[in-house]
Amino acid sequence: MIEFSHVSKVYKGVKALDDVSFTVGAGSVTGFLGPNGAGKSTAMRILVGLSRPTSGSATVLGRPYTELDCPGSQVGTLLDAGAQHPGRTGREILTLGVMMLGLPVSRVDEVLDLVGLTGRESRRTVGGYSLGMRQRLGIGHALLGRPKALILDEPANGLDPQGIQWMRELLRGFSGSGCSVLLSSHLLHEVEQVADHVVMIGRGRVLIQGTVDELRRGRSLEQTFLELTANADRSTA
Ligand SMILES: Nc1ncnc2c1ncn2[C@@H]1O[C@H](COP(=O)(O)OP(=O)(O)OP(=O)(O)O)[C@@H](O)[C@H]1O
Repeated sequence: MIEFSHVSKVYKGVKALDDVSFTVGAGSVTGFLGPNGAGKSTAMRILVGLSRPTSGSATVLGRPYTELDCPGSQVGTLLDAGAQHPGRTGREILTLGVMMLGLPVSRVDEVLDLVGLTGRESRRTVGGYSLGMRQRLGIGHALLGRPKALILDEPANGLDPQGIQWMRELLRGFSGSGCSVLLSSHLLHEVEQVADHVVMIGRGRVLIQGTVDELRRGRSLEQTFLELTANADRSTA
């Protein structure tokens, strides 16, 4: 379970989040949608303790992230696939991850297999990886500890159609075993395929939330999104 309760965040006069509340239940994949600058990354950073809310609280698995026992193995995060060290190989990055989490080194090969990186690719330095390969590595890193919650910022960026299909099945399997997944994306069609719930934000405020079917209102999620975000822009202009 992931929960945002009345979270606001102000950066030097810029209100990045304004009274945001929503929950991601166990077994749910929740798509977190909003135009550029809506506040998605800010919310995810607050959730994993990288930024403090100005007011309100965010919890994962019932507690603030930083108060969990070994949060890295209970919660998998991918906030910026480009943040991996370009001079390390994929295998080295995963090996450091298992050492930090106190897991057996055999977990590295299991995860490489899970995310579809070959042994040869795993021995190449990340600086030479495509964006899709970095995303796969980042998702693998998030999965090392067999977490009960996953927080993924734009994980489908750079994935080819096969990669997107793979990720969809991975997340469905993950949520099917009772885990909570919060997933931000600009790919509305993709979110429609994988998420059961959607939270849309604009200018830091929750515009609408509900099941994918509720939000479609007989149309595509994209139409609902464009209409709501245009209205949010008008009301704050
Ligand atoms: N460290 C910061 N200092 C000042 N303002 C910030 C900071 N981080 C984010 N903001 C502002 O907060 C607002 C929300 O930004 P955020 O990055 O959370 O949006 P986003 O929905 O993730 O956008 P995108 O889809 O473009 O990644 C923006 O107005 C942004 O300029």
